[in-house]
Amino acid sequence: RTCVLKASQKRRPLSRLLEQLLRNLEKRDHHQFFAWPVNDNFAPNYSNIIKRPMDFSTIKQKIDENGYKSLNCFISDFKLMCNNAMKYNKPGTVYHKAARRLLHSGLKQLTPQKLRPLGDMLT
Ligand SMILES: COc1ccc(Br)cc1-c1nc(N)nc2[nH]cnc12
Repeated sequence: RTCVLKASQKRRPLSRLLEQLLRNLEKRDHHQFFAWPVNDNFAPNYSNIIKRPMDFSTIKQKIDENGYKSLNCFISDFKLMCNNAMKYNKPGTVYHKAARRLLHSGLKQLTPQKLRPLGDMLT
């Protein structure tokens, strides 16, 4: 009888790490502002102002497609997502404040100190 690994164990170590980090970041988005792409109907002229839109669902899809070659590429997309919101929305708005908070609290989870224990799993 062939031993069928659980789906999660078949995933590449990097994908498993990124999925775990993504879950950790998503739970900090209390208002779900970052769960889905920003829609121009909600945010007038968004696609003209923001050249590279990014959101958690797009990051998730990229993980599933092994689109991230490194942790740094994943972190860049997370920063891009937050910076887009701080570019399009004026300081003082709920979206600008949510993005700034998410960026800072999220990056604290992505420091070498926090990642080293997880990194050992990768080697
Ligand atoms: C998906 O975006 C939203 C969803 C629901 C609601 Br309410 C607002 C947004 C949203 N609105 C604006 N102006 N800027 C953003 N940056 C990231 N999210 C947003």
